[in-house]
Amino acid sequence: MAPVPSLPIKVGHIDDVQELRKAKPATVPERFIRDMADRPKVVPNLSSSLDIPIIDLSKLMKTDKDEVMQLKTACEEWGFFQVLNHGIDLNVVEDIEKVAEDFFMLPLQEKQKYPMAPGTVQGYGQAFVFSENQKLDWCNMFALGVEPPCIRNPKLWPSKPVNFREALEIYSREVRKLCKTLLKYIAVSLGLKGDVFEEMFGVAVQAVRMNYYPPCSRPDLVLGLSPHSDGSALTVLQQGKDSSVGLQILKGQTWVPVKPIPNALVINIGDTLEVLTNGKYKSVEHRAVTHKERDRLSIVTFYAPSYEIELGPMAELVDEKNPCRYRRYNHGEYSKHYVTNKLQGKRTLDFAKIQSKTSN
Ligand SMILES: COC(=O)C(/C=C/C1=C(C)CCCC1(C)C)=C/O[C@H]1C=C(C)C(=O)O1
Ligand SMILES: O=C(O)CCC(=O)C(=O)O
Ligand SMILES: [Fe+2]
Repeated sequence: MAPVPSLPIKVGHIDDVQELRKAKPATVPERFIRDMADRPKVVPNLSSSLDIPIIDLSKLMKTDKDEVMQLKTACEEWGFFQVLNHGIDLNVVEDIEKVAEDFFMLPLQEKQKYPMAPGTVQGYGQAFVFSENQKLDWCNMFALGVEPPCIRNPKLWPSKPVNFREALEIYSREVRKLCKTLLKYIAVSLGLKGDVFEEMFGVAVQAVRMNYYPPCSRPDLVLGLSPHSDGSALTVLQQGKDSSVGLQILKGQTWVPVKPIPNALVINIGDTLEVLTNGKYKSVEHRAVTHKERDRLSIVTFYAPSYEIELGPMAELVDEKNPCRYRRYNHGEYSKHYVTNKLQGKRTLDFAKIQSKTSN
């Protein structure tokens, strides 16, 4: 079942943050100002002793045991890692970044030819806004369904820049291969057969979201992107080459910044893998913050099972010590649930959680 909005919803006026920045660079409208508890702490530099793990895919592909162990630790303890030697040609990575940047730099009128209707997730605008009093993110988004063809809305694939469609097709093909490869080694790291996810997923759903965060005069008051975990199985995130730091992940009580590494891609475990692994590998809450002078671009691919698939914790990962923590459900229903709720940290996954007496 494909996600569709059911009721017409009133979201009020949503300022386009790039236009706001152009017209009134010092202004932050009330709707973007977060409650005290949700505001980010602005740290002057990145001298953090905590860095998300780095995985070398070329070593994984030789089934290097140490690298498989590193992958296991990364998935268990972080839910995030950066992948080096990912095998995607640098030109492909550069081309998608260029077309994404060129798209966001088009006049508003041109971008608005591809509007994201309220309550939907494809097109240009702000997703996950469902009420007039909901706080807004300091971000412009452009999101498209890519695979399978039935989730595509060709009217939303832009004609400008002229090479956008071609660059996205090529990039998506490569990222799809990468996701399959990573899922193979994730399975191996769990002691499972390498093709278990590929076999289970059917024709996987793949979508792309491009996020553009212009500079903000008050990065201490706003969020670029609200805290959330991803509904996918796996997410591949490319940070723009000249982008400022912005992605942060929640480790314990601390928001840890993810330092951009040249030519690396950031990978994170989504809600679907958390469920399938019975919580052994977790989808970790993350958010984006903004910068006073610098902008930021991210290109994010969500890779998930077919909507037809029924899923729940895999039998191999459930035993007396690890009782079943999630119910079985249909992935199409979860997708619908995900896209019809605001981003709300890890709360979206309550959809599938079995509340035990001891869990909080
Ligand atoms: C703005 O969109 C998202 O953040 C998002 C949605 C992705 C999708 C599309 C853009 C087209 C239709 C399919 C899909 C819902 C995947 C996040 O994707 C996550 C959420 C779920 C569920 C998922 O599988 O990926
Ligand atoms: O821009 C970023 O780094 C975060 C993007 C993200 O988490 C998402 O699009 O789901
Ligand atoms: Fe995300």
